[in-house]
Amino acid sequence: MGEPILKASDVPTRLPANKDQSVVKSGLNVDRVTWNVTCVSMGNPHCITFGTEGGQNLKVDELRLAEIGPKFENHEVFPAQTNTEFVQVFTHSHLKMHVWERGAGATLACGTGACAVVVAAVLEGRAERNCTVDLPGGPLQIEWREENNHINMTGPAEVVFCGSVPL
Ligand SMILES: N[C@H](CCC[C@H](N)C(=O)O)C(=O)O
Repeated sequence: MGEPILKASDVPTRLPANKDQSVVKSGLNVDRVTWNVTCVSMGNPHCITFGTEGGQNLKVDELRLAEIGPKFENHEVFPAQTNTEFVQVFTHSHLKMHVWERGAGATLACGTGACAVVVAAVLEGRAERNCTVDLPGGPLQIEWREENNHINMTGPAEVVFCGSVPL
């Protein structure tokens, strides 16, 4: 999946960056609630959150994704809008995510999102570089390799829909 891009202006996000120009565990205000977010581009922008400031570990099944997703997607700090991943941590190598995709909404899976989630989890000290990430469509194995900074994604591909479009 290539290398993650962490420089705030390249993600792109207007959130204040750390000294190394990355946005890791920054506060993002959504409806007067502060969420801790990490921003990662995989060629497309991702905002990853493990929960609100001072809040409990997220329970992603309990989130009202359709209500909150668009508020992240269209937040003023994301000039190109953003994909958003809400993440629950089971162990240092087992995560669960729900995704709200830019321009699409809730989807069953998002490969770049799963990769961005593991990068964010490592940067926040929540997980190891090799994780199983559960998505609504099934699990993916993601490894962010230390030796070359590249991310490997392993998992099945499933047909979920067939259709035709008259042109
Ligand atoms: N579904 C794709 C990513 C699409 C992200 C798209 N919503 C964007 O904003 O670029 C994936 O599995 O990697």
